Amino acid sequence: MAQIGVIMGSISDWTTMEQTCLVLDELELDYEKEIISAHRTPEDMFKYAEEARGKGLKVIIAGAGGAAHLPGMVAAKTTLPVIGVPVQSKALNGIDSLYSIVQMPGGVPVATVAIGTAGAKNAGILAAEMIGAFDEKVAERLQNYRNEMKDKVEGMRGELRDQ
Ligand SMILES: Nc1c(C(=O)O)ncn1[C@@H]1O[C@H](COP(=O)(O)O)[C@@H](O)[C@H]1O
Repeated sequence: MAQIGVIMGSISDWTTMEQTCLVLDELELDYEKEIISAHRTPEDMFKYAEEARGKGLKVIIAGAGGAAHLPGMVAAKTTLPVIGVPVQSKALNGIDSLYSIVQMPGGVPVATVAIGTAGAKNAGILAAEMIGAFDEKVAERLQNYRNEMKDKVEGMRGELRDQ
């Protein structure tokens, strides 16, 4: 059963949000993915947020670009933690997305990651860490993920020495 909901405002966000899904796959976490827009499908957005906890989700990751109201509006309708991913927009390079997501009023937080693919990847890891706080098996997989990163840096050091 899905513990994480990955939603995005448009199919054009998928190249970014795919990074979230790839890391969730790597960490063997169950998730569902859907396109939902606060602007274009407001009723669906409210329904999704209202039903999220009841269907077993523990965290929602919401990616959107431009006037990125989706993460904040979902956060307004659920007490599940919401992680916002600012998608890099064409006109303003994602600064608009970042500011729209991060500047929430007090009382309704959205945990905001960096703009673009690195942020999307971190959103997946952050969601895993939230679940891993209560699930030792997930925490163990996260530790292995960290160890693999460390090994990669060791490899880079060797590579640099050979230059
Ligand atoms: N920011 C939002 C919301 C929302 O916040 O509800 N719905 C769609 N969008 C964003 O519009 C951008 C352009 O969308 P299109 O490529 O479909 O025109 C996307 O980055 C999407 O996340």
